[in-house]
Amino acid sequence: FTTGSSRPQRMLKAVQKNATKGDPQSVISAIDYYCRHKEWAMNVGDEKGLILDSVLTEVNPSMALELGTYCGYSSVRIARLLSPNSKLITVEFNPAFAAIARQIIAYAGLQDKVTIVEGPSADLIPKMKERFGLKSFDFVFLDHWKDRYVPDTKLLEECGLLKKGTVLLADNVICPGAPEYLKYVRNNPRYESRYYKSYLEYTKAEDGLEKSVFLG
Ligand SMILES: Nc1ncnc2c1ncn2[C@@H]1O[C@H](Cn2cc(CNC(=O)c3cc([N+](=O)[O-])cc(O)c3O)nn2)[C@@H](O)[C@H]1O
Ligand SMILES: [Mg+2]
Repeated sequence: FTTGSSRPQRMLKAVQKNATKGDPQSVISAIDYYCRHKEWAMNVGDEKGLILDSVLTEVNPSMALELGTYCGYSSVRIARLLSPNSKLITVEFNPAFAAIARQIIAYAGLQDKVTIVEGPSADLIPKMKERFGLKSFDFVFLDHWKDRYVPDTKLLEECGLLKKGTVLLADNVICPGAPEYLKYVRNNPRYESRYYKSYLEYTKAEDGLEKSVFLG
């Protein structure tokens, strides 16, 4: 029953119809197929997704953070590559989107590795240590509102949630663009930054990911 449905609800339907329960790769492929051929959506997508995969494999994080869950596409991409006792915490502001993401992550069979926290990143970041008893994150994926990239990075620093070697990976630094963030991490002695050129999801427009290693 799709009239009056939202794009995330239609994406969930496409997963339930075309993916295999408990098979994360089939969930990723079902979403990429749907968004490329039926209805565009702001998932990191398959091309930038391969860069995300390779950075994740290199970092092999024990504790990962994602800002901006949306429908859970990148949560599935990240969680499927985590080693057994590693966890992903993903922050989502919009309860309707969080509800869809929870179902997509569960369909992939990754619910035990992913914790979705609902609310604005600015409020949730300062509560991370006490809520999850964690010391710091090894990996942070930024994919939420682009004007929150800098303030939330500064907040992560101030809350002692970054340690020497923590890797920040930011989506959309070209399109829609995060110019302030690029300035911040590229001219900052506390970060070693590198740009991975790619394409805006499901399009031929340029976009890319910025990888920044926190030097402590
Ligand atoms: N401060 C925040 N705290 C928690 N959740 C947030 C916050 N800002 C946005 N979100 C959530 O991220 C999700 C997805 N989202 C991401 C953005 C920002 N990203 C983009 O706008 C975007 C836009 C394009 N695009 O226009 O081509 C492509 C992309 O890959 C993008 O990430 N806006 N909503 C939404 O569910 C929203 O509630
Ligand atoms: Mg994005």
